[in-house]
Amino acid sequence: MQDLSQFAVIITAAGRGSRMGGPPKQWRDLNGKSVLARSIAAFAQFPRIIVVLSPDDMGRAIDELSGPVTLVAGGATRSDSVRAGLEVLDGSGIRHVLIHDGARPLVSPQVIAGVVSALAQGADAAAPALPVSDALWRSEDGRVTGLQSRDGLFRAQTPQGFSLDAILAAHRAFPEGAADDVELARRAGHEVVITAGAEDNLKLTYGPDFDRARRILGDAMDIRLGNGFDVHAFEDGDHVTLCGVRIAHDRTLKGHSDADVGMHALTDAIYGALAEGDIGRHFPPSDPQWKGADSAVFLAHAGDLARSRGFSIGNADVTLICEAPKIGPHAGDMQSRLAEILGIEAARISVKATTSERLGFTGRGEGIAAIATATLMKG
Ligand SMILES: Nc1ccn([C@@H]2O[C@H](COP(=O)(O)OP(=O)(O)OP(=O)(O)O)[C@@H](O)[C@H]2O)c(=O)n1
Ligand SMILES: C[C@](O)(CO)[C@H](O)COP(=O)(O)O
Repeated sequence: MQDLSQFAVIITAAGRGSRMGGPPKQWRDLNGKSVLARSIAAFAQFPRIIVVLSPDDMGRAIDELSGPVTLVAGGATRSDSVRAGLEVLDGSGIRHVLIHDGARPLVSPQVIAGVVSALAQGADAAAPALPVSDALWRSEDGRVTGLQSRDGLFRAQTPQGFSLDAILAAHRAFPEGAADDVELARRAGHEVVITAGAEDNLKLTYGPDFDRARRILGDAMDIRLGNGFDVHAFEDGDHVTLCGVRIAHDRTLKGHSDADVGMHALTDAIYGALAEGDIGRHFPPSDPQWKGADSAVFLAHAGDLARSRGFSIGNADVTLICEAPKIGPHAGDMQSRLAEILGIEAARISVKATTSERLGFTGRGEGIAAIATATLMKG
């Protein structure tokens, strides 16, 4: 990957989606994540991301968008919105800027890399496009009246990349704007290099585009399921730690770490979904540094490993099996703590408990068992 320290990204998302109709398309759900969140995530490796929004959407953006993005109020046209984003970068020392439609959530790393690489090699401007492959007709009143040559015709996409100084000067020189930034750069006399576009990098413009995007994501979706099971025996003590919550009890759980049986089962479920073995592989019990360790370290590691592989945690379900202590009064705190460690909403985590009807080792009060399931999603 190129050095991106000199790059910023502007994501335009201030439009109202009038051709699509209904609520603004960038805020709609696309297979479990908003269109805009997907567009932003595609540029996660860039150090500076500016998201241009309608002033009406600022409140929801603060609630719904995560990560280090700068929110800027856009204008009445796409060009006005881009200009607002560019003005924020003036004097920032940034050299190159990529300008991307928030309504193109399926842009691939390859398409982005093509633009970055053209700029890094010295181009003032570069943008992805696809050659027109269908025959082109002229028509009148629903009848074909002639053939239009497709030679040299391309379908424009984003991100469109520029030297920051060049595109800011072009916007200032032509405040009337244009359909896209390539047109303004050309008007200002810059040559624009065409890089490889992709069919999947569609702009959501009309209703059926959503169906197509869902199909593309469905094909690319990678869903993993993992399970985990753990048992710890009781020994003399005055508390147990379960799913990160300390509960006063007349026994404690025996273990090399803090013996948090619920968190261990969940950690193993995530490792299992990644085909990454279990806690013992990542944190060997023979290693003295994990003696008495807070099991949050293990769970956070499993969550980070999933994220580094491009997965998000869809949901997790933990069941604690014991006669005592009573779990119900603490289940909400456990849910919040697990969600906090994994960096996901609490609504994606369930913690529940059951007894084993006084049967077996849990029934005799010799220890606590836990089972957990986790789903991971990519795409
Ligand atoms: N005043 C505007 C208009 C558009 N955009 C953004 O520019 C991108 C491409 O525009 P388009 O598909 O035309 O979006 P809309 O303007 O929302 O759609 P429509 O033209 O159908 O109203 C979108 O991400 C849109 O949010 C913007 O930031 N500010
Ligand atoms: C920038 C763009 O996506 C290039 O294809 C396009 O110009 C955006 O708006 P449009 O109104 O749908 O042309």
